[in-house]
Amino acid sequence: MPNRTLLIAGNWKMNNDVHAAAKLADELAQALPEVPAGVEVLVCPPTIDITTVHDRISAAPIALGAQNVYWEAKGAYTGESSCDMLKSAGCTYCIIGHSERRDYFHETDEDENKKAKALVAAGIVPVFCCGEPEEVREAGTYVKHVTDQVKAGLAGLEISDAKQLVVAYEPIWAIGTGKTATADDAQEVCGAIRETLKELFGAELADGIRVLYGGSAKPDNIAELVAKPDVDGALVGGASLKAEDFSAMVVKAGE
Ligand SMILES: O=C[C@H](O)COP(=O)(O)O
Repeated sequence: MPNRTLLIAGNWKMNNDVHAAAKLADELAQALPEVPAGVEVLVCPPTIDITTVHDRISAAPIALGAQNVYWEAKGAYTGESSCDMLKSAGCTYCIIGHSERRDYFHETDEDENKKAKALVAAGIVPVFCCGEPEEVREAGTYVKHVTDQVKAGLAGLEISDAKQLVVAYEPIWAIGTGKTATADDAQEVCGAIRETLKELFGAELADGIRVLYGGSAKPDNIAELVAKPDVDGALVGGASLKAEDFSAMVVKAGE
């Protein structure tokens, strides 16, 4: 099996004002003065907290990411942040295509495709999210639904190194619900995503691209998830807001 570094990524979503963000970042830096070999750690705070968190974690082995980006370089786009702005604030990753962006802000596959291309061009790693709603899971067409999202969102993306891209499979019915997909469910779809990545980028690159699972991942289930051959870590929502839980996940992933 290719030697992929696991990625445990925290998505703080719209939680934590600058004071709470500073406190959580300090707690994480204290809890994770080092991380286990073979594991990488990432936190993605709200945009307004990025600079604060950057300053607090800069001495710790914790990477910084954003939760959103706009693909244009600059100009009259009220409320948006460009790739260069994120980069100048210390971000090396950016989540795109999260189901909450797609559902609440009507983002399309085309939008995610533009974001992915702009991020890679700027040297920021997109964490491209995909996943099916409950009715698609029940209809049994979830693998096609997810792989179609991957094909549309990453079409024409040019990467020369597997480290330039991360994909996160997040079944929508498992997000914030406590209903975790089983490790076998996660492997089934993450494996299918890897096959799609092979079609898009070739086998060698696809073998090195990290494919994460997200959806009620927590200290109790992380070991089982990352034991699966195509699950290379987790995109963690709720459990990333408690330093104790998040750091426990990092440790357990490395065991
Ligand atoms: O981006 C993270 C996911 O949406 C998972 O959230 P959750 O761990 O709270 O279920």
